[in-house]
Order: sequence, then structure tokens, then C-alpha cells
Amino acid sequence: MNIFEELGDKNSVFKCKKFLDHRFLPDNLPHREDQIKSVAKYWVEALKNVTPPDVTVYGKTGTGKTAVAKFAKKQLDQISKEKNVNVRVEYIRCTDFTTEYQVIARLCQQMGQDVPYRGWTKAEVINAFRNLFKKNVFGNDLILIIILDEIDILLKNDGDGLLYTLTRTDNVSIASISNFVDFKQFIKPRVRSSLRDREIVFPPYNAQQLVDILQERSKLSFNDGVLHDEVIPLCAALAAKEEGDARYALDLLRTSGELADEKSTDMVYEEYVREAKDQIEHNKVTDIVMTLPSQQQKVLESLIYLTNRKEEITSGRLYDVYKDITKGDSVSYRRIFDFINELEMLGLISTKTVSRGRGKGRTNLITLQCDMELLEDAMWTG
Ligand SMILES: Nc1ncnc2c1ncn2[C@@H]1O[C@H](COP(=O)(O)OP(=O)(O)OP(=O)(O)O)[C@@H](O)[C@H]1O
Repeated sequence: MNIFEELGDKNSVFKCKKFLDHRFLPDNLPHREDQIKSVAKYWVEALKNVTPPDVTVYGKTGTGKTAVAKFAKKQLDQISKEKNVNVRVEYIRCTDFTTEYQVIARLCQQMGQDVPYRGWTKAEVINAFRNLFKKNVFGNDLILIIILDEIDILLKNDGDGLLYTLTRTDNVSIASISNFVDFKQFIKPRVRSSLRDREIVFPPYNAQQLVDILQERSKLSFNDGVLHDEVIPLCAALAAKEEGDARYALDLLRTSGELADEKSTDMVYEEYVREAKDQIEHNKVTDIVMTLPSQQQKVLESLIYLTNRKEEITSGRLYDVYKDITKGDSVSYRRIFDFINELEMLGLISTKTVSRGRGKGRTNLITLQCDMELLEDAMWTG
């Protein structure tokens, strides 16, 4: 028998797994009605041919920011077509396009203007972009709303030049999405003053809200009656602990279903959710560790060594152990601080500044934040 036929015929708890994918945009976003209305309230101006104010959307990961922005985009696209108004909404994820040049080139491409991703000067690309607003292209009454998802990444990487350019282009409204409330520290006053933005905050979902979200998705994606009663509440409770992250809740549900398929059971049981949790955590840590540059791995190795010896970890002590491990092939003490910051951003460690008492100054204490066994496993067995 053909292997694909054999696998295709295998019984599955899933009716259609794609509805659990992160990229799927549901027609209904429970518990985000207020946020959708807030965005729409500003964007509706575009239908009256007025450039909407800039909007800034904040919230922790998995709180539905992207989903809401795309949902509002879809609805605005639909109505502007029906009413025949000259409005466009373009979505850009700044983890894919990380510089001003790339974002503007991408915008041109999305709008049908062929601009290369390298080779032109920045001024040429900006010119091509601004030309789109001329009579013979989209018309000078075009209103363009640009969603910049994960804008903090771009600002850290490339500064605020993009915002400077966009705030100085007529008929452009910016919708920035960020996981960090303090991302505006990367914007200089000259740009901040022209970004007249309205802020919309996305609170984390609580366990009950996550239950509602999962229930809607599970109706689309699982066969009837295959989920044990406790499965959805447990996924929701675990994700509520992880700062109300709907993406994590959906991952748990999908992975639990995959485990049921692997075990060839026709029900998804509560214990699969716990297994799914371990598997997701394991994959996350392994992915992070495997992609760390080798010097960073050495820093992590030093942290594991000190943690196993139950030593207090100061940056100085860490550097000594790191130097021993690298046997001379080491980076400077200053670079170690950058590494520590990066590991903290990745969620592998946490740092705390403590005062050593009068005259003795302050010192940084480092603690590993993930399960030791998992980490060692990822470091040495991959
Ligand atoms: N209210 C909701 N109803 C249904 N699905 C939702 C809801 N909120 C979020 N989701 C789903 O959860 C996943 C994560 O949501 P989304 O990507 O919008 O989060 P985010 O806040 O943009 O996260 P990040 O900052 O990490 O990008 C997506 O699959 C999305 O469809």
C-alpha cells in the first residue's frame, strides 16, 4: 500500500486541523468585541476620506492583537470595496521585514509596484512609495492604513526612520502592534510628536475566556465527542497561568489531539494535555538552545554548572567559569552582559539587582528560569 494512502486512511480525532493553525483567522473573536470596536472607531474615518489617527496596540503575546487587526482589515477592505472608496489596508510583520528599506519595498510590492529588496537607495524606494499616491496610480485621495506588527523588533533593529518617513507621508495612518508597553523608548521625540496615536490595550485572557475561544475552535477542528470533558478547561487553565496566551492554549489543544492520533486512541484525554505541555516546553527550550551561537551556549553551560553547585550567580563569577570553560577562546566581560540580556529576553534566565550594603555597591544576581533537566537535555542531547 502507498504510504500516503495508508497515513491518509488512518483514523484521526481531527476533522480539519487547519482551524487550529495560528494563521487561521476565525470569523468570530470572542472577548475581543471591545478592541475590534476601538480600532474600527478610528479607521471608520477613512470611509469619509479622512486619514484616521495612528493607532498603537499593546498586549502580551497571544492576546489576539494580530487577529483583531486582521479582522478589522478584512471588514474595512470589504466595505470600502462595496462603497467604492479609495482605502487600502496593508499588513506587514516586522519580524519578516526588519528595516525601513525592506518595509517600504514590501509595501510597494504589495501595492503592485515592482521595487527590489536591495540595490536601490533608500530615497529611491521612498520616492516609489510616495508616487503611489499620485493621480495616475492609486490617486491622491488614496488613504493607506499600514499595520506594523511586532514593530518593537524593527525599532530595535533599525531605529525610528520608518516611522519618521511614514508620519511624513500624507494620507498614511499607522497601526503599530507591540508586545512591550515601553517600546516608545525607541522612538525619538521628533518622531513621537508627529505620531499622534491612540492607544488600545489588550488584557490577557482569563481561563473562562480561553474556554470560550477553544470551544469555538474545537467545533471546527475536532470530530464530535472526541474531547474528554476536562480537556478544554485544562488547556485553558494552563494557558491562563502562562499570561492568558491564546496561542499557547491552541497549541496545547492541537498537540493533545496529535498525541491521541499517535497513540491511535479515538478520544483525547486529560493526561494528553499534560503530556502536550511537556512536549511543547521541551521543543521550545530545544529550539532556543540549538539556535544559540556557540559563545552563548558556553555562557549557558557556565550557568548550569554554577546552578548545579548551588552557587550564587553574579556576573563576575559567571565570567570566571565561562573563561575556564572556553579555555581562552572567550569574549569580553562587556559582551557577557549582552548575552545575559539576550538570555533573559528569551526567558531562559532572570536577573535581579541587589544592594550589597553601604559602600559595597550593587550586583546582579542571575537565576535559571527553566527546568534544569529539560535544559541539560537540550544542551547535550539536542
Ligand atoms: N478572541 C479570540 N478568538 C479566537 N481566536 C483567538 C482569539 N484571540 C486570539 N486568538 C487566536 O490565538 C492565536 C494568537 O493570537 P494573535 O496572533 O492575534 O496574538 P497576538 O496578541 O498578536 O500575539 P503575538 O504578540 O505573539 O503576535 C491566533 O491563532 C488567534 O487566531
